[in-house]
Amino acid sequence: MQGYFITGTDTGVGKTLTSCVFLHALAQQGLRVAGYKPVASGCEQTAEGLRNEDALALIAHSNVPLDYASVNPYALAEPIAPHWAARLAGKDIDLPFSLHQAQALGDRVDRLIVEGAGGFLVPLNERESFADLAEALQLPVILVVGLRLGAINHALLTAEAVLRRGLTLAGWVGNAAWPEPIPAGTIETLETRMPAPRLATFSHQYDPDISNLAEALRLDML
Ligand SMILES: Nc1ncnc2c1ncn2[C@@H]1O[C@H](COP(=O)(O)OP(=O)(O)OP(=O)(O)O)[C@@H](O)[C@H]1O
Ligand SMILES: C[C@H](N)[C@H](N)CCCCCC(=O)O
Ligand SMILES: [Mg+2]
Repeated sequence: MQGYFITGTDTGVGKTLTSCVFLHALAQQGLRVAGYKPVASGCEQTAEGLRNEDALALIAHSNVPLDYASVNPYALAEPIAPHWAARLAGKDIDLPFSLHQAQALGDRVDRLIVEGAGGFLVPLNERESFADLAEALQLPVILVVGLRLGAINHALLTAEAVLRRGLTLAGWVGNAAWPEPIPAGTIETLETRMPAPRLATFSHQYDPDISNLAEALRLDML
């Protein structure tokens, strides 16, 4: 299986946006691509069952036919930490099952884009976290850095956690998820201290255009 595990410095920093940009950019290279959201907390009840907007966005930017459950096997109603949302739903998130589903999807495509939930150490269940899933997947990690004050510390902590597990930090993406100006020195400092290349910087946009953003993504640096 080839692909990337997309993590972030926090929830709401632009992991889904960046995952869609990766899917688009890789598809433009003629590759078969699929997104995978193993666990989604915060779902709408629909006639077809619980649906999460991240998983639906990943499906929309994939270029192979995908059924919802294969992209998002754990769809949890509550918009809270996934292990707690699972507990409230009377479910237990099983890492080997999540891994097996990833492999099944990964076998169908050239690149699988796996989006975590929240940051790298967010728990999956009472024992394990998304970091354990990333480790089991053995995919290179991309870190999405939400460009606000505090990002330097969050980014460096996450990079350290990724490397400590023996995983490859393939690159990072700076994303201005909020309308406030990017604090002076944030990008420059991360440029010198992050142990991986910056693949893109996305400015804050009224209505982000995935294909425009994909043009700015330096896949050649991976
Ligand atoms: N560069 C940007 N310009 C404008 N809006 C943005 C930008 N990046 C992200 N957003 C918006 O910010 C919100 C959070 O982004 P996104 O959903 O990608 O975060 P996330 O890291 O995937 O969050 P989660 O942890 O919930 O999965 C979304 O509404 C998204 O459209
Ligand atoms: C609901 C939200 N949008 C995400 N899907 C889950 C974020 C979990 C964060 C947990 C934490 O670090 O406190
Ligand atoms: Mg998301």
